[in-house]
Amino acid sequence: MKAKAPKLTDDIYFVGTLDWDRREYHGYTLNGTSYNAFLVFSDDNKAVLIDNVYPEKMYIAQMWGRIQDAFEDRGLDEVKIDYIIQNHVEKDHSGALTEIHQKFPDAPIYSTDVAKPGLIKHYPELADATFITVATGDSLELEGKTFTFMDAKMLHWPDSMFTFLNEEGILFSNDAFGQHLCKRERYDYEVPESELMDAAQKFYANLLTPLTPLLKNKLNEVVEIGLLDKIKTIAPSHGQVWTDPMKIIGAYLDWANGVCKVDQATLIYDTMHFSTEYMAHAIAEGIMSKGVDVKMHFLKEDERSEIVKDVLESKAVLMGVPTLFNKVFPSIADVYLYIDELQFDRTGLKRLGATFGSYGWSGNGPAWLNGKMEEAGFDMVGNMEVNYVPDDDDLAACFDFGAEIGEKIKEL
Ligand SMILES: Cc1cc2nc3c(=O)[nH]c(=O)nc-3n(C[C@H](O)[C@H](O)[C@H](O)COP(=O)(O)O)c2cc1C
Repeated sequence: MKAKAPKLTDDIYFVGTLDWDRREYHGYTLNGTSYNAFLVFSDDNKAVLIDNVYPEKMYIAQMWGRIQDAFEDRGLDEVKIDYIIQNHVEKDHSGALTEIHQKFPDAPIYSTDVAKPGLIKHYPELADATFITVATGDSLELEGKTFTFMDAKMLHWPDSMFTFLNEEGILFSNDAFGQHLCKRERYDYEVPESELMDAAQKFYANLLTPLTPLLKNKLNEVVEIGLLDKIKTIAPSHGQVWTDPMKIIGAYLDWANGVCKVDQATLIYDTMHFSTEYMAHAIAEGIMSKGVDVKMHFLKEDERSEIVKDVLESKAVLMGVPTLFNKVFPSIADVYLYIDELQFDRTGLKRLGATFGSYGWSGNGPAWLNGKMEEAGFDMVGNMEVNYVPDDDDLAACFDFGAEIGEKIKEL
């Protein structure tokens, strides 16, 4: 497939794949994404391929088209990859490895020692490949291009690493600092800022929240070894390339330290006969009466990866659900479990929590959920249950319940 390879610098080309059609990726809703791969040429035209793409024929064909275009642009007749850097095992960044290895069997694969068995497990054809396993501080030195590796264990898999291209000041960070965006443009400044940061926030919330302490340690290490001052560009493996590294590093520090830029609550609710939904709207009015923003998520329409993006920037999370068989309407359980797994309290902010819902005779659904939220690390400040359909007095109480929580959010 013919495809152009956009140039990042004189010697660096984008050779990844634009996946226009992806709407879901292991649980996250998307509107397309990109699998970013980069081809770097040394001064004597040795070619280094950093990461690759999802293992589908059409994705690999798009990448291959860009690789051919890069060689042509450079005036080189023979397409030959001399070195492969594999920053991460996961299939969206390694799926073309077998094909590349078969075309260029002499090209060694640079990866962490943890990545090597993982890659061979995914692609048994690589068993005969030459792996060079590297750790923090190791380098690949070519004419005018020095690649220094940095272990990035659990950011976001045990095998992950970063590659720093010294001469150009580019950090190839793989998934870290990524965004699921699919654009013709390659840079941060070419996309509306709100769209870019929204995508980065969603990526952090879903992939990095529970890894926050490790991320903080890694950022400290980057400062301590003097790397921060040298980074001019961050090229992640999804989405736009950051030409303003401090914009995304600053945002990561905020998310990692529980900084919420506005007073905001996220309300998550479902209903069978609309009573809990009615309560949610009244509670939202109470919260807003205190000048606090609300993000509303109705589970018949919204899904978890979008919801947790808002939780990341919220000081309080309220969950509303009707009682069903003494427990809860089950859609909330999916979201509750996901929020529990993400361990938002690791961001250094113990968020306020509250529950509410309608019941018929025994009640207990919201109270049950309240206990679960407490176990998940929320500072529970209330539970409100209304019998069957809320009347005017119930709705007034819901408003007051919301207003009280709004006050508490402002005090945080
Ligand atoms: C299948 C089913 C099981 C229910 N189980 C309980 C229950 O165990 N305890 C209770 O108090 N109400 C129970 N209810 C009643 C609902 O909680 C009640 O109708 C409530 O008002 C529904 O709120 P909603 O309008 O937000 O869906 C049950 C309702 C249904 C349909």
